[in-house]
Amino acid sequence: MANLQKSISSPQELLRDKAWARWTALVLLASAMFFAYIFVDVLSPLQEYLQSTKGWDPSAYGRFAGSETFLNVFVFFLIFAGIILDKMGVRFTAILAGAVMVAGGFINYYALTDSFMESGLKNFMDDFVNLPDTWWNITPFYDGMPASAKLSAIGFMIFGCGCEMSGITVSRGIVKWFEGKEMALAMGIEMAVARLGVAVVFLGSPAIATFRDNISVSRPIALSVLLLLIGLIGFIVYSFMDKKLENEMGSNGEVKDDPFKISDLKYIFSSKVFWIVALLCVLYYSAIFPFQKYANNMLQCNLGISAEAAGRVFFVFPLGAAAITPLLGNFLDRKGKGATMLIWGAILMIICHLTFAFVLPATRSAVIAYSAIVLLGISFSLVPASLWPSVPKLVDNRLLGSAYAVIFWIQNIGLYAFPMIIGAVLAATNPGVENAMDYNYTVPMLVFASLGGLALILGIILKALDAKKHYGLELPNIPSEKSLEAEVESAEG
Ligand SMILES: NCCCC[C@H](N)C(=O)NCC(=O)O
Repeated sequence: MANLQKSISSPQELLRDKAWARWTALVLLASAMFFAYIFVDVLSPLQEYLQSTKGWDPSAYGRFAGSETFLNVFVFFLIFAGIILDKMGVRFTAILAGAVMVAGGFINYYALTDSFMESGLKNFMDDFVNLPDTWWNITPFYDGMPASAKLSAIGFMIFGCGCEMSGITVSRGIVKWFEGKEMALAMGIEMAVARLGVAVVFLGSPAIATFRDNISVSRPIALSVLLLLIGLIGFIVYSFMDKKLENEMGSNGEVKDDPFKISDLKYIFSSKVFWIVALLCVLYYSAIFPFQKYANNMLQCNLGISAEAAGRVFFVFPLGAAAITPLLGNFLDRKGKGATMLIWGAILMIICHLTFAFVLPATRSAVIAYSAIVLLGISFSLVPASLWPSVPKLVDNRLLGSAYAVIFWIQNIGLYAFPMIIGAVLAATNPGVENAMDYNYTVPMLVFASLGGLALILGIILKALDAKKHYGLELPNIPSEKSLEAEVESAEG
């Protein structure tokens, strides 16, 4: 009775009201994303060793790299992931996503071991998983692809389902714990921690692969599967906290943002501004994540350095992005200029990719390489920090959940296609090149620069449309005291 009286007279303090509890929840969720992003790029600095030890030429590597998003794009797994999250909640979906990542990661690891090379499964892959290597074959497999690359692609596409599912689940989890509190900061930190995972990979993966001068591409991937397992354990621990919070909150425990609805598609697809943002997103990200898959080898070829040395140059890119993204998020919250930030992000990206295409091969200068990579890191902070928070200003609140799901799906099409396109372009523009240190990357870099050019045009159109239709893209998210006073004054007449 005393308890009942207490709960009526003063609102009950929930677990999420305790700072230690919500920041612990963030640590558990962000750690899983950190380990996931480590796995995404664990093989990216090892292109040279994959070619020399496993026979993966640029086409095989490109098909493998694109396979991550195959099921998300063609089997609509990303959309199903959204529906599972809505129906089953954060706890179940997080554990499922973590388990799917571990399963996919383990298959990818097994494909690169000696045991696989001696197994019947390898012969099966060689004999039966074959499709013609022509333009209409959009699968990650083709006749003549090394069996290890085929099985790796299967593992990576399963992992990719878990990874995108984790991405949307972690965002929902952060909303659940931080709504009405430090939500933007928590999201910025989560994204920065994920970028740190990529930085760790570019430093650590080549060092682990060449440990004691004994080259093994399966060694770093074994370690990253172990990290995925720790991430899964983190999700399980998180689920106990989530359950406790939900019990405290009663039936209102699950924070529901708008779920994906097929019927929403007609409103979304008929919006001109939605298409501008979705295309800008796919063009920009297609010149970033697929570029990461080739960046190490591009630096090796242009600077004549080892995979380890190239990793040490490239690691400043995700590190810089991790450091600057939360600051730019804060700038956007207070000062605005979202559309301008998108335009500058695209301009910086074009400058960097053109530098990699023409200036770096001509000068072979490490200073120029570092400078371009730092600029690209700034670009990769400007665009994510302004793009994602701009969506709610452009799309009706009711359609927001569906809009994000569709933007991710369209983005995944680019993330699927461009690693393969770049692999094919690299192979076609370097006929007869046997050594993975001898590729000329000018044409692939021009493809990435063109994507930046198209993103820039869309950024300019978006800014013009914003000036005409007053979406508020250039306005701050947190109104200043002055503007609040002005609003109060005008309301009072
Ligand atoms: N699997 C790695 C790519 C994740 C893409 C994800 N849909 C996304 O856009 N995340 C936001 C970001 O800026 O990383």
